[in-house]
Amino acid sequence: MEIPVPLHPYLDAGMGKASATFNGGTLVCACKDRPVRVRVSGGIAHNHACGCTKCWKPKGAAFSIVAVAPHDSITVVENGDKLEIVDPTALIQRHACKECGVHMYGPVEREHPFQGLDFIHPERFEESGWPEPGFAAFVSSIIESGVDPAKMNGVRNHLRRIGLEPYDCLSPELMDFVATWVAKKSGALKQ
Ligand SMILES: N[C@@H](CCC(=O)N[C@@H](CSCO)C(=O)NCC(=O)O)C(=O)O
Ligand SMILES: [Zn+2]
Ligand SMILES: [Zn+2]
Repeated sequence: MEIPVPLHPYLDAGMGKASATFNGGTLVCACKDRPVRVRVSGGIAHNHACGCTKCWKPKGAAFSIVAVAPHDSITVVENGDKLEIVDPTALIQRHACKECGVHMYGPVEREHPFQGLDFIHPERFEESGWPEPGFAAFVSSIIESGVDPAKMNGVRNHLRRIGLEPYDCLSPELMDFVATWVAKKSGALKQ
């Protein structure tokens, strides 16, 4: 199966095996010396491939693998002094390791449909068994990272072949969730 551009090592290798009993684990950065370790004390949700320029991806990958976990389930357990916020003005407060650049967790603190959730990269779990990504988000955004627009048909077809429906924003389910939150806040829908 020809891959038009390297999507992500995990996707290109055929993904992992999810375990029904996965209930969290420890995320580790890429440093050999004093790695940052972040404990996630429960399950994760909405795992997806993201083509946006903001999410951390391994070198050469067009997509990140990103999911959410409740903020209450996240604890920095080792070497938190190495963390810095990538962009304090962003919605997602991505905490990255200053040395290796891996994003360890990204809370959404401001009033928003995703408030109380932290964005994490499951591939950094020491443990296996985390849920596989369910869709591909912000696919057109990979052009912003330099992917040739002429390759986009091939990229979308390949994503479909591996079972990840491509969207240029989030999935319809998440977009509906966001719109419902906005409509309830404005009063267009009843609380
Ligand atoms: N075209 C832009 C899109 C960036 C973007 O909006 N990213 C989304 C998805 S991140 C995980 O799914 C987002 O919600 N960003 C909020 C934030 O970054 O704080 C680009 O590619 O840069
Ligand atoms: Zn590191
Ligand atoms: Zn993203």
